[in-house]
Amino acid sequence: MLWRTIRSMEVMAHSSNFLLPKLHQPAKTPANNYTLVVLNQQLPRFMPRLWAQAKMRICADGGANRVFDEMSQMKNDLDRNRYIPEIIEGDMDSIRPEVKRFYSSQGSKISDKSHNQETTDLHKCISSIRHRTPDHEKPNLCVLVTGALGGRFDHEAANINVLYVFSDMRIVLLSDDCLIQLLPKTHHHEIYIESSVEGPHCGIFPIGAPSTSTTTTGLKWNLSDAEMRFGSMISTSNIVDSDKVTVQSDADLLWTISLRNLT
Ligand SMILES: Nc1ncnc2c1ncn2[C@@H]1O[C@H](COP(=O)(O)OP(=O)(O)OP(=O)(O)O)[C@@H](O)[C@H]1O
Ligand SMILES: Cc1ncc(C[n+]2csc(CCO)c2C)c(N)n1
Repeated sequence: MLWRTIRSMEVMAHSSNFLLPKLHQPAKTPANNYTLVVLNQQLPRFMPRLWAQAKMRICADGGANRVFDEMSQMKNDLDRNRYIPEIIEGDMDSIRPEVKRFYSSQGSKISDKSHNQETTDLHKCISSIRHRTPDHEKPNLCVLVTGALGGRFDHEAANINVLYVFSDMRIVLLSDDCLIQLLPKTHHHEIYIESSVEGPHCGIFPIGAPSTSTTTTGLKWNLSDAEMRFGSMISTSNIVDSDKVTVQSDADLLWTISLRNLT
C-alpha cells in the first residue's frame, strides 16, 4: 500500500526495500518497480543487486564508462555483454568512443542531446523517463540514481535540484553512504525503515524555501510544529528510533538516511 488519505491530505509511503536481497523483498512494491540511472561516479558496492532487479537501466553520458569499466569486475565476470543499459542519454562529452560503439552494437539506444547545454545529463535522463512512462504508472514509478552524492559539489547541487524540478516523481539519490529523497509538502509521509540496510543516522530539512511548521514521529529528536531553515535550525545527526517515521510539513523537505555496509 503506497497511498492512503488522512484528513484530506494523502499519505505517501516510502521504503528502501529495493536495497534488500531479492529473497526478502515483498511482491508488488517499488522494490521491483524502479528505473536505475547510473551517473559518472564509481559504482556503489550494491550496484549488482540494483542492476539485476531494475525494470530499466539508463546511463547518463559518462555513467556508461563506469558500467563498462567496473561492472563486470564487481561481478567477477569478465563478460561485458551481460550488463547492457537499455539507454545512454546525455550530451555525450564524457562517454568514450569505444564505450559508445560497444553499447551501440549491443542494442543500447544512444540518445544524443549534445545540442542542449542548459540542463544536466541527470535532468535529461529524468525527463526522458517521465516521457516514456504512461500516466497510470507514474505514481508508483521510482527512479534510483547511483553516484549522485560525493564528488563535485556543483554536480551534487544540480542532482539535488533535479529532485525539486521533478517533485512529483519518486527519485532517490544514492551514494555508498546515504540516500536522499524529497518529501513534497503536498503529502503526509510515512517512511518505513529497513533497519538491516539503513540508519540509524538521518536528517530532515528544507533547502530553498523555509518550513514554518514541521512535525515528526519516530525520531530520537522529533520536531513538533518546528521552524526550520538554513541560517537557523535544521535537523541533522538525528537518529531513527522506530520502524516507522512520520513527517508533516508546510515545506518540501529533504530526507536523508545513512546506508549500512551493504554488498
Ligand atoms: N563528481 C560528481 N559528483 C556528483 N555527480 C556527478 C559527478 N560527476 C558526474 N556526476 C553526475 O553524472 C552525470 C554524468 O556525468 P558526466 O561526467 O558525463 O557529466 P558532464 O556533463 O560531462 O559534466 P561536466 O561537463 O560538468 O564535467 C552528471 O550530469 C552528474 O549528474
Ligand atoms: C546559467 C548557466 N550556468 C551554467 C550553464 C552550463 N551548463 C549547465 S548544464 C550543462 C550541461 C552539462 O552536461 C552546462 C554546460 C548554463 N547553460 N547556464
